[in-house]
Formats: sequence, structure tokens, C-alpha cells
Amino acid sequence: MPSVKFYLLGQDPSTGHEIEVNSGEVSDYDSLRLLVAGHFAVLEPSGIDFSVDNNTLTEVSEVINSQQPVAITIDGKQVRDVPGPRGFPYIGNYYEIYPDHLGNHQRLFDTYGPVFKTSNFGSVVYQTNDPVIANHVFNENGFFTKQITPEHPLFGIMDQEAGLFLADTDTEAWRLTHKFLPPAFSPKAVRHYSPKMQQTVESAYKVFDQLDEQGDAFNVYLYMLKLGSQAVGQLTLGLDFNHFSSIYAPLHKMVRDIAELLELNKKVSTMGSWYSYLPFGDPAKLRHVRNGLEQQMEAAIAAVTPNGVEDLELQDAALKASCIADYAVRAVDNQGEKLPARYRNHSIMVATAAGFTTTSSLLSWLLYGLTTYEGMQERLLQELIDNDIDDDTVLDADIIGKLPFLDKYVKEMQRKHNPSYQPGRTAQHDLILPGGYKIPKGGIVIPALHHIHNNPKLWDNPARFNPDRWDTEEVKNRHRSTYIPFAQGPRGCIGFNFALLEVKIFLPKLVYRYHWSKVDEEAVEYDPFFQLIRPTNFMARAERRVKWPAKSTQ
Ligand code: HEM
Repeated sequence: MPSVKFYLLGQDPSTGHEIEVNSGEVSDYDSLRLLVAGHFAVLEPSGIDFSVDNNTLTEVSEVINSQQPVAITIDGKQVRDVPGPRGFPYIGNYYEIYPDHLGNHQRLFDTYGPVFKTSNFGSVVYQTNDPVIANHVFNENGFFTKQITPEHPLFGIMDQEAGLFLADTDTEAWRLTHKFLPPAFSPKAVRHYSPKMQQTVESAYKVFDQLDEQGDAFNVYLYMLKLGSQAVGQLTLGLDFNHFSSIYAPLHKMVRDIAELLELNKKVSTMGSWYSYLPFGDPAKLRHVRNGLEQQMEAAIAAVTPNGVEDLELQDAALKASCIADYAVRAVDNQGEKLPARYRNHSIMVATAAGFTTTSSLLSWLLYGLTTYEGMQERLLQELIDNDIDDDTVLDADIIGKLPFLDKYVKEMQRKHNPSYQPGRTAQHDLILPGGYKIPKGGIVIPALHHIHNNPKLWDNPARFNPDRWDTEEVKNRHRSTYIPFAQGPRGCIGFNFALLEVKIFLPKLVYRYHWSKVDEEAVEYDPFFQLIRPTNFMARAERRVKWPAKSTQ
């Protein structure tokens, strides 16, 4: 069998591989690419070309008969290290990135192209705004996996017992939680929570009405944190956090602690992994807050009022449970097994945290959009009027499905202001990304969601907030990873059906009842030291509507 020496152009030919080329298996150029890709861990075989002395070899026979080592190029380029700013000794690129990490990462994409590398106090990560690379990174297919090493942005709050979110993929905890919890978040299961969602937003009217009567503006994020957590507390634990008993009702301790945990983790993780081991300061506080939360969660789950007593098969339990904790206590798989209690408590805590921090940020941005992007509030309201929706309408998934503008508005908001931005995955081998970038084994690659969603190569005039772009063929035929607000693949968001139903119930209710306006000229800023993108200083008024537009006449 003939064998050919291949090497990566840009690397020393002595680092190449002698590969046997079996003519039975290698019938054409593409199968040759596939064979070679396997040996060099090239993620996208279609990008491979072969050359000798700068002459491209276009036939398999030319490659097989080459007397000299054959060079491999990727997408027409030689293989190379990922570029990035040089940085300062010890602190690396910290001051080139923070506090405005979104703006500075954009600058680095503009300077270095679709993949760049940064180092913060010794923690190296690779960022990409390329959807083709993101797609590979999210696939748990042997090249990348979620593995929370010291360099991973979630290292400070890693929790292997949680299985979900804060844990590695290759664990028993992940396999079991991923078998048990997703059925409770299926579209059908989530629909049975829509009456509770509506009750939750209606329970907030009293407070917004009073603020209006007093003529008061308020910090929108603070109230959306109350609203979002009230909804998720009901979903996961059946708990009433009592956030709308009055204007001044405090945040429930669990909510405060979770918010603090995320803030501390962002602070700790931006300083590099060494910092997280310190026995004092923020790292010690982080451990303390986390232990307290575990205890609160155990008590809350023990106190759940079950909706019946019998054990149920997963799908059935998902439809009958009063909340996720009730579900997780009673659901049995087809071998009669349940989710072990140690994984159950931790995973429910994580789902609670993941659920409300994200939705409260998104709700805030959705309200921000009403006051900032011209015509949006009017178009949303008109769509409600035209569909005979008013204060008394009981909203459910069917009614919401008939509101295309609402859908486009939410999509456009998640494109431009998505709360999540840095899901990281870990390379399992030394590998070559499309474009010829070398990633070492253990390298953390972050598909930068904000920068993919705002990449001018993928989106026409991305800075423009334009819900109508979702009707264009260009957007409809986009690459599947061009829009990934919930990440994708086996470690993507399990709560997205719940999140979308919730915001699509809350927003119409809040728009029908109130007119929203921003009260000052101050530019709204995001909080750079939080795990999610949330507006910190958006002050608004919600004024009770006294008249509504007439139905459109078409
Ligand atoms: C606007 C709302 C939301 C956004 C933008 C969002 C986004 C995301 C993203 C990007 C991930 C991947 C994280 C990573 O790879 O590091 C994720 C995972 C996850 N999300 Fe969401 N999420 C939202 C709402 C929710 C809700 C409402 C819940 C549950 C109540 C939830 C539960 C989870 C869980 C448990 C995971 C981890 C899945 C796993 O590890 O396999 N999310 N979410």
C-alpha cells in the first residue's frame, strides 16, 4: 500500500505523518481529505488542499505519487498559532479587555480576524465570531467538550454534582441529570406552566400601578430581577418569593445569594485561576455564599408541596408536576430509577440560577427596546389589538404563536442584547480549526455569542435594531450557528422553551397595560462584572394606559 508523508504548511516538515493511502478507501479527493483530516485533527476536511513546492495538487494520483512531503493548507492558508495582543507581563491582556469586554473584544476581532487569543492573569482563552467554528465547538463529537478546567470562565463556581451547566460532560452526574431534567422543559411540559406565568406578571401590576400613581421612575433591571426570579422560583421550587407584596419588598435571600455568587465568580475568574484558591477576599466569600445556597436549596426542595404522591414515568411526571423539584422527586426512568438526591439538589439550584438571571436580563432589554428603538412599542401594541388581546386575555402558547411581530422582536433583541455571551468548550486534542488556526489540547474556545450576532460579515448593518430582518431570505437561510442565543448542541440551554414562553407572556401583558418610557438621557450601560449582560442604569416609567389604538383596517 503506498504511503505518503504529509505535513502542515507553516510547520516543520519533520512534524508530519507518514500515512498509508489505500486506493480502495481513497477513491476521490474528498475521501483523501477525510483520511488526512483524521490524522491531523482538522475539523473541516473540506478546507484541506495539498501542495508541493507551492504547486497545488488537484488529483489524488498526484498526491499518492509525490516523491516529496505533501504540504497541507487549510482554507488556502498555512497552519498557524492563533493571533492576539501581546499583553503585559503577569496581568496579560486584562487592562486591554476590561471593563468594556464587549467593546474591546469587538476591537480585537476587527484587528485579528475571526479567532484571537487573550490571557488574563495567566488564563488563556480563544474567542471566535465565526459560526462554522462555533458549530464545531458546540458539538460534543470528540474534538471539543464542556470540561471546566482552571482556565474556563465557570471555574470559580464549578459544581460537578450539578451535572448541568457547571459540570463536565463526561460524568455520571451529567448523563443522569441530562436524562431526567430535559423532559420537564419540553415545549409540552412548559406549556402547563403558562397559567402560573400569567399569574406572576399580574401579581406585579399592583406594584407597577403604585409606582405610576406616585409618578415614580424605577430601575428596570431591579424589578425584572424580581419578576424573572418570581417566575423561575415558581417553576423550579414552587416557591413564592413574595417579590410583589409591596414596592419595597426585598429580594428573597436565595435570589440575592445567587446574584452575588455570579458577580463574585465573574470577579474571581477574570483574575486567573490562581486567585480562586485564595483563603480570603472574594474567593473565600464565593465559597461561603455557595455553601449557604446549597443548604437553602436542600431545605426548599424538602418543603416542596407535591402535586400527588405517586411516582411517574418521565413524560407523564413532566406534565403533572407542580414544579421541577416535584418532578425530580417523583420521575422514574424505564428501569425504575430516579435521579439521585445529590444530583437533584445541585441541578435544581443551577437551573434556578440559570433561569432567572438570564430571563430578568432579557426582560430588561426587551423593555429597554420599547423606549429606545423607534416604533417598536407601537407595533407590539398594535399586534395585540389586532388579535383582540386585552388585559383579560388568558395568554397561552397557541395565542402567542399567532403574534409574528412579537416573535421577531424577541429574536432581534436576543441578537443584539443577548444576556449570555461566553459559553466555553475545551479542546480534547491538539487540533486545527477552519482558517488554519492551531488550538492546543486543553485550549478553551469561546464562541462569542454577542460578536457572532453582530458580525458584519453575517448580518446586514448589525448595529441597526431591525426585527423585519427576520423576514428576509438572507436571514432565513443563514448558517445554523449564526444565531445561537441559547448556545447549541448537547450542552446548550435546556430552559429555552420556558424562557421564550415566559417573555412572550410577560411582554404583551406589560405593553398592553403600560406605556413605557425612558426617563433620562443617560446612556444605558451593561454590567461588565457580571456573568451575563444586564443593563444596570435603565430608569423608566410605566404609565397605565387609558386609551388604546383602534384595530388596523386591512
Ligand atoms: C433568556 C434566557 C436564557 C438564555 C439566553 C440562556 C442561555 C443559555 C446558554 C448560552 C447556555 C449554555 C451555557 C454554556 O455552555 O456554558 C445555557 C445553558 C443552560 N440553561 Fe439557559 N438560558 C436562558 C434561560 C434559561 C432558563 C429559563 C433555564 C431554566 C429554568 C435555563 C437553564 C439552563 C441550564 C440548566 C443550562 C445547562 C445545560 C447543560 O449544561 O447541559 N436557561 N443557557
